[in-house]
Amino acid sequence: MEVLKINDVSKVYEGKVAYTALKDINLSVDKGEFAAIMGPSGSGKSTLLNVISTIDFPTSGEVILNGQMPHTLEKEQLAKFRRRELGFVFQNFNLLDTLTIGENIVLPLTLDAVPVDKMNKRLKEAASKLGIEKILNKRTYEVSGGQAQRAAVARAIIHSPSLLLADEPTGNLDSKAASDVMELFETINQNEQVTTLMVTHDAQAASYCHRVIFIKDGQLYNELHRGESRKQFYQQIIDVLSLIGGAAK
Ligand SMILES: Nc1ncnc2c1ncn2[C@@H]1O[C@H](COP(=O)(O)OP(=O)(O)OP(=O)(O)O)[C@@H](O)[C@H]1O
Repeated sequence: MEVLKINDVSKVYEGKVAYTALKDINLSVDKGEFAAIMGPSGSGKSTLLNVISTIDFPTSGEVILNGQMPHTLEKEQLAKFRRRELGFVFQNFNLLDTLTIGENIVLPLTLDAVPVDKMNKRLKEAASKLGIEKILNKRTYEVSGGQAQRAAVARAIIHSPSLLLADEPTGNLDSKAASDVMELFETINQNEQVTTLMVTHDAQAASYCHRVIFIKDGQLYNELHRGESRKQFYQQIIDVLSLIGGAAK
């Protein structure tokens, strides 16, 4: 079953000179898939992620997410759709310093006015999945980097989103921390069947995915599917990047 379907999506940035950032993109992501989008700088990755996350609108074409077309919704409905159907993990994890870890994690539920007892139940479940039950009352500056990452992932999945989106989740991390985060995504994807789509420059990070979609100059270039070996997949990713000029790591 498809969670995300993109039909002929193009995005033109209007300006003194109009710029076509995405051209006729067709893409679908199945339920439970773990996929990455890669491509050289300026190839349109962020534009595509912004269109999928409904932060931006396509100039033409359709985005169908969990059977709905979010870009056709009114502003309030769209905000609700985004809160309910999508989870986000950002490069710097974006936890709020004024809240405890627990308060950060339940934020998507708070915004959606979920009753407190239900919220606490969900918090317990998410915290136990990610092994962070003991730090829920701590502040963000009292926990380790790894714990903060786990909290950010817990927040992104607490409302069981249809699609988890991650933007350069390993961008600011050293290679050990980066593999920890990717293992976390892998576990969440396997155990909870959370459909995950991330944008990354990092071939090591991408090698944890089932599929890597490459874009170049706003168009789909090709895609790779992972076989048995992650090492081999990593090498295949590096090979494509060296052809199209993505920053290899
Ligand atoms: N708001 C905007 N107005 C005009 N042009 C834009 C705008 N945003 C992005 N672009 C252009 O669209 C192209 C694609 O940008 P995008 O940010 O999607 O690339 P990217 O693949 O995410 O790059 P990077 O890896 O460097 O983050 C670039 O050439 C960029 O200059």
